[in-house]
Amino acid sequence: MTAQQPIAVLGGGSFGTAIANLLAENGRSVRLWMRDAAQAEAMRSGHENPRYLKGIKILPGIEPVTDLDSTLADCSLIFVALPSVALREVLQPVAGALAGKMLVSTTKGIEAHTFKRMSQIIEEIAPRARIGVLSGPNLAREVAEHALTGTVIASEDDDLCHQVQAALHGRTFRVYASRDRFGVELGGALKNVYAIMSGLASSLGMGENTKSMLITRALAEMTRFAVKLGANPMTFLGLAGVGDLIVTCSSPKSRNYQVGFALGQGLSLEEAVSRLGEVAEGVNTLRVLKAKADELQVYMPLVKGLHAVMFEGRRLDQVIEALMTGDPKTDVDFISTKGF
Ligand SMILES: NC(=O)c1ccc[n+]([C@@H]2O[C@H](COP(=O)([O-])OP(=O)(O)OC[C@H]3O[C@@H](n4cnc5c(N)ncnc54)[C@H](O)[C@@H]3O)[C@@H](O)[C@H]2O)c1
Ligand SMILES: O=P(O)(O)OC[C@H](O)CO
Repeated sequence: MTAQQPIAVLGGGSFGTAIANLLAENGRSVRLWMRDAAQAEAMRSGHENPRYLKGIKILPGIEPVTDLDSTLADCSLIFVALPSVALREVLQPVAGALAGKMLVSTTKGIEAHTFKRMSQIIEEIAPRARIGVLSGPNLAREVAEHALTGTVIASEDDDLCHQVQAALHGRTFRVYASRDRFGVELGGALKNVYAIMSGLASSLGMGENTKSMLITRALAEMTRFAVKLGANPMTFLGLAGVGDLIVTCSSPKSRNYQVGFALGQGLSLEEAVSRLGEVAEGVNTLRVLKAKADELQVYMPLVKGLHAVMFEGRRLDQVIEALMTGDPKTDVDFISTKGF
């Protein structure tokens, strides 16, 4: 990759726009690809993404585009910021153009029915691509407003990690490298489920003790699940694990948290999602995670309880009662303590 080569960002939503701005701030020219020509034109003329990131100025180095073929032909570093339901549909038809490219997924979801992670899908579509995952506590609006932020680029490909660090590192955005793509990607997807739960707890006026218990037991539960799949539990102690869990479970800016909050106010799931008007990956992740946990027989009482409330018509007070009166358990049971 030469210094002059543009970088592609696929997806004109809030995170794609925030990443594009970071790249442009670092002097890179950016092709921000979106499917909607009217949106691209609105962004070109108004220098803003009014639907997804209102009030944030889009820098001149960013060109909103709709021609995917030429975007891929011109760029070798490509950030994928599409919702999980759209990733396969967008990339499959251009599979031939992805060989040898560096594809970095920022998508925090899991495919329905297959339980595939997004970078696995990319690998399947483009076996000769170089693949990475960017994940961490990265609320798009805060990134765009220059809140001091850390993230993780995870890949077995060290050169890819270095190139992403060089492209994104800035005065307000620090990029840490990891070789654990699996754990980093799993952490980013799983935490969305617990953010829905935290939003729900918050809307019901639950106390700070309760919120802290929820987040900590969520970490235990998601780590237990990941370990069962063969992940390294240490990754869950990093930015892409506990870091992202904390921000998404604590912030009303999180869309997953907002869905939970709306449910607690009495909205139906359909009403909550439609009022949001943006992606809340945790809704689908909850469905596939519950099915996978049942299949693997992993103990996940929070997932089971939230699934019962959201999809099985159970009353929240009954679920809370069952959670609180369940058999006593051990605190940190998900990391081997052999040798301590
Ligand atoms: N927003 C954040 O704070 C944030 C931070 C980190 C990661 N992410 C992840 O990034 C992914 C994208 O989220 P977002 O926040 O940018 O979503 P968003 O709801 O803000 O925007 C989604 C974008 O995808 C586009 N889109 C939807 N279906 C499409 C299709 N079939 N083809 C092409 N484009 C399509 C929409 O038009 C829109 O531009 C999600 O997986 C999310 O979890 C989001
Ligand atoms: O707004 P959410 O809930 O999709 O969360 C955004 C990011 O994943 C936070 O790191």
